Amino acid sequence: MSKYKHHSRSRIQEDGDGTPQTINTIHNNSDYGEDEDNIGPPKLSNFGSALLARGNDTGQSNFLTGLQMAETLTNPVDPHSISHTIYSQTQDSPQSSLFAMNHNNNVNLTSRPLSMTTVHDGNNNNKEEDISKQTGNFSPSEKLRSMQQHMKDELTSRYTERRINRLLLSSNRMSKLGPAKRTSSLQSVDMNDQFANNTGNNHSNVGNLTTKSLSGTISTSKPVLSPSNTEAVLPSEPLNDYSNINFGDLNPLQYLKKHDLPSSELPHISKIYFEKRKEEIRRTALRKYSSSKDILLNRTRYIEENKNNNSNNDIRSNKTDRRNVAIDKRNSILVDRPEEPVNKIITPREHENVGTELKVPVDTFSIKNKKREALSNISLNKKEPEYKKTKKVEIQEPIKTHTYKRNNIVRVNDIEYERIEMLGRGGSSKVYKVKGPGNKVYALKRVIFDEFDETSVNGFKGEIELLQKLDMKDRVVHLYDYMMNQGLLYLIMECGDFDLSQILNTRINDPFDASFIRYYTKEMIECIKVVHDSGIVHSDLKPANFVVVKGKLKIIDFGIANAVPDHTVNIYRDTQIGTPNYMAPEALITMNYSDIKETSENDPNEKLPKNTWKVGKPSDIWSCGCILYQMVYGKPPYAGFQGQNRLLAIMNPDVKISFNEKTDHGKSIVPKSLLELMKQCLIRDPDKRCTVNEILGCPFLNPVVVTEFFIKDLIKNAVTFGAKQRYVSDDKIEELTNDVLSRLEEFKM
Ligand SMILES: Nc1ncnc2c1ncn2[C@@H]1O[C@H](COP(=O)(O)OP(=O)(O)OP(=O)(O)O)[C@@H](O)[C@H]1O
Repeated sequence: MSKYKHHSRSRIQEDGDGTPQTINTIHNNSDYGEDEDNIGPPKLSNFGSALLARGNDTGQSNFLTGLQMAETLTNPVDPHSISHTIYSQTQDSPQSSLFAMNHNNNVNLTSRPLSMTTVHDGNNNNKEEDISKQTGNFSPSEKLRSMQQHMKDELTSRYTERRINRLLLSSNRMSKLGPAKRTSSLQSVDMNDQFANNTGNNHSNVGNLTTKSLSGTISTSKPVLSPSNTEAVLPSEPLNDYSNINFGDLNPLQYLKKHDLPSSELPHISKIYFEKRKEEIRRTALRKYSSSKDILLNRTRYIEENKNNNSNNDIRSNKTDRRNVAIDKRNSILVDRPEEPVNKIITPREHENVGTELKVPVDTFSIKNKKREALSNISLNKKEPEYKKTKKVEIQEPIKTHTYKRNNIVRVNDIEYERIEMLGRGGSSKVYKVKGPGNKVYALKRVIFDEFDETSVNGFKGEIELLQKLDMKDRVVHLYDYMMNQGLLYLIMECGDFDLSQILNTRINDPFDASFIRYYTKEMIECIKVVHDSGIVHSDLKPANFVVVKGKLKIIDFGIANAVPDHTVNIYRDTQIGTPNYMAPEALITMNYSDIKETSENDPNEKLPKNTWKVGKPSDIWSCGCILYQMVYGKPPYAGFQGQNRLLAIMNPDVKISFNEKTDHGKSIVPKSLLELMKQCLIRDPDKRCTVNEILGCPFLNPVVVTEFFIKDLIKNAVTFGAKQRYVSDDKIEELTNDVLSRLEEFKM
């Protein structure tokens, strides 16, 4: 307390009707609030002010004796009582500002009667009261006043009692403790023990505190004030037996307030409260411990069994042993193991680390099963209380993901393929990206056909045969499996990333790029070469029938492809099929019987059907020329014609294809070598068209790269040559050109 240096001053003034009022004026360094929850001592009352003032002045104990407290606060508005009490107790402390004020104010303190219930110490004689008691002569007004005073005293004594106890408790508090620690502060004071310890030692400092209990009886108890640590201990005798108290959600203070108990009971109640809490915590911990102990026991037993079973495996069993004796101080749990003489410490995670051998112990299963049973026994149809009805959760049948998944599954020859996405669709087919065994990705082509239509059945069979024939070729999409069943054909193929038509579409607005055209033309011709070299005419080449597989262009769809008989160039069709934009004129123009004589295999007497179309390898070159044309100009040669007109234009030799030297609206110049290649591919006469080998060797696909140095050298040589020889024949120029080209070859540029 000495650290709270207060200079307090109490003045007792009279109000209008002559009743003296106590005014507190506190001057201290820190401003303490009235709220109990504030840190530090509570705001001082007149009693506190006096107390502190005295303590400071005398340098002795900061506390008044119990009697002083009681009498000061018993009737704070009764100057008579105060004056008597204070005066009598402060005879040897004249410096006290409070007492000085009392004296100086010179109030007529004897003008008012004393309370009948006012308690005095033995030295305090109230003559007037004694006389009245002795004579028993009370006037009616005196009786009334006495009754009033009695009631007032009754109330005041309750108030006083609380104030005293609160003050004592708060003085016991460490000033640094905040509200959250208040309970523990109280808890830490074991009132009975403190009292027992202090009564003997501190008698010299103990005064008699007389307080009035709620029941109205006067009880005298002994607060213990310790001079050394200024701890105050409250009376140890509880008013009631609180051992069976039920706190519910209340804390001791709330309980006290709710039941309107005196604050002197707080320590007793607190003690019971904390004892009960301790017991509760202990029980909860025990419950937790015993359940985890059960589980651990089960696990331990299992480990032991497991260890015995695997005794042949030395390394593992040793490992288990080592782990069992390992002690992890932080995570270990003491386990009683019935089969072992001593308690053993086993880490909680220990059993989980035994490895794949660990099976779940039977007991654990039974625990889980019991839980499941218990859950299943909960009736969902149980009648619910009214308030819950509105919130009723409807239990819905789960969506059958199984069925949904089955829709995505296709079985081809007992192998399941899961559909991922659609890659494209053709005239009669759909092609999907699917996931097969080992999560490998395939293209699944699903064709619906009329199983009674012999032509189509044969057509599909032909496609399968051709794909099988070309199976090992690097430029043809690989056929893994197929299944033909009840009008459905499934082909499981190598999956491409995208087809050439998609690539061209994405580049439709891009500027002319000779390198791009060169690269894809070469890729395309490589594919066609493979097919042609195998004696097959594809006869339906178009950008959509080339797919990029891992960066390489590959050819697909041999639906109308035909194997060309050996030693022949063309095949003859009785149907006009293909994609008009890319169809060669000969595939559209009906052949005459005489035209067919060219083939050595054909019997000249053979009767051919009326409409026959000749399709051969050059037809594929024409298609290839159309794709090349589309890459340069953005669309195939006859795309400007619509419908039937397109076919007529293709067939009509008078409808010439235009090869503009400039493209992109005149911005880019088409290399001559490229122009030349297109022209060679789109010659009407199939016999005059270039072959795949010629295309592969053409200047456009094999450009010559020269350096500046090479050109300078060339010019210099030409000038020198011209100076010597004015006339140069064509043969000489040819010779010189070949010489230059051969040198370029040497340079290998
Ligand atoms: N193996 C594959 N990898 C990636 N995509 C493919 C594959 N096979 C086909 N496709 C895609 O599916 C589309 C249609 O395939 P395909 O040309 O084989 O069907 P179609 O019925 O023969 O068509 P059409 O007869 O009209 O030419 C192709 O253009 C291509 O985009």
